[in-house]
Amino acid sequence: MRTIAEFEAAARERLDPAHYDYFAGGAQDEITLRDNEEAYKRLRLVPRVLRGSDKRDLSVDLLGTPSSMPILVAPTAFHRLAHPDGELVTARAAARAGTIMIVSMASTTAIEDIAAAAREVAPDPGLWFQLYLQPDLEFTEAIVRRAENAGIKAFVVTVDSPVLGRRERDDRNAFHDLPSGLFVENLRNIGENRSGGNTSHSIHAPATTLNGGASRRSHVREIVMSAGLNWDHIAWLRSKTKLPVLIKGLLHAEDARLAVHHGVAGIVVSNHGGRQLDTVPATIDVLPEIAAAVGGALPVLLDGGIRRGTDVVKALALGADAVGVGRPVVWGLAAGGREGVSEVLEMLRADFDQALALCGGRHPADLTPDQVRR
Ligand SMILES: Cc1cc2nc3c(=O)[nH]c(=O)nc-3n(C[C@H](O)[C@H](O)[C@H](O)COP(=O)(O)O)c2cc1C
Ligand SMILES: O=C(O)C(=O)c1ccccc1
Repeated sequence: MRTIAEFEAAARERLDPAHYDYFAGGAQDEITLRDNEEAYKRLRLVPRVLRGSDKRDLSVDLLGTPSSMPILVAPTAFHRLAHPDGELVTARAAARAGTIMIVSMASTTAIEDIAAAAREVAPDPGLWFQLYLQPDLEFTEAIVRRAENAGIKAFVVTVDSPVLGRRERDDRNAFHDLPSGLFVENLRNIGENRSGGNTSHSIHAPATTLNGGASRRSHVREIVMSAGLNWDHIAWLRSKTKLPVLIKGLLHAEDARLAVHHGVAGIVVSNHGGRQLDTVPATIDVLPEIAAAVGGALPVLLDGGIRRGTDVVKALALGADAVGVGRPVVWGLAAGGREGVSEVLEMLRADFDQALALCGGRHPADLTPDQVRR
């Protein structure tokens, strides 16, 4: 296969239509979903000449985690809907590519097993862990400890989901629960100690209430979206871990300034792949103002709509230190398992390398904003 679009077509043929819709879909009219990709098509690249090199170095270091390229695996839920071995396969492919995988808290494989699979391939894999902070902070802390013990290197707190976006495809398909046998494994066995019905957002850990110890089914509804989250909760998490804490899902320059002010380690400019608030801007369109607001104070990552090497070049030129890919990885997984994910990542690497060369760059950091125009 030659393009991400071909992988998507192959994945679509293999997937249950409701599961394809879950992966592919966005919120409401899917205006932002489409715009994430369309926005790149509106931008033009202006190459520099006579300053390239036969040897290019695509590697980057992100908050102490080395990555062989500035293209990361964005956190996406439920990989076992796409392939029987789910996240184990994705983790091996990411480790083989030498890139960072941001594991979703809503993975259908336990973080310990994901880390073990990555270690089969690379001794020190770059795994980060995405968190939805739960109203019960003691419960959240237990997940944090689990992920730390598994050897993850950073936490990425998703902040664009005070409530879940309305995905009309899922409503139409009545897709609201995982099929039997699949679970949100990172919440299993922690749920037994969860204090029932606590929806306050105290930044102090509430007392644990044991609730019987019956094994809890951990499906999608067990992840609570927390509309009451604020910067104090980010400070709380920072106080609970020595690992870098990034926040994912901001689009406003003022929030980027606040992120710097509150001492987060990095930010991910994201609209959740158009799955949360519809009609927000494409991420690439807000990147310049966010990069300006941050002024190099911390690493800026971006995701949403990256399908080509030229998309990566545009994002890096406009101020991103790295990009994430969500759906393309899922399409590789569904279409071809580990080989499929590897092919997707290597296709993006080769495409980015070629576009970088054509732009006169040797290293991701060589790309500059004057090389992109509307
Ligand atoms: C099927 C699916 C599941 C996702 N699950 C999560 C998740 O569990 N946590 C999260 O922070 N973001 C999640 N996202 C958002 C991605 O991390 C990322 O922001 C988005 O997919 C990037 O856009 P792209 O798919 O166009 O590359 C999900 C996205 C998709 C498509
Ligand atoms: O589907 C998603 O985009 C997502 O982020 C999510 C949220 C809760 C449970 C599973 C996935």
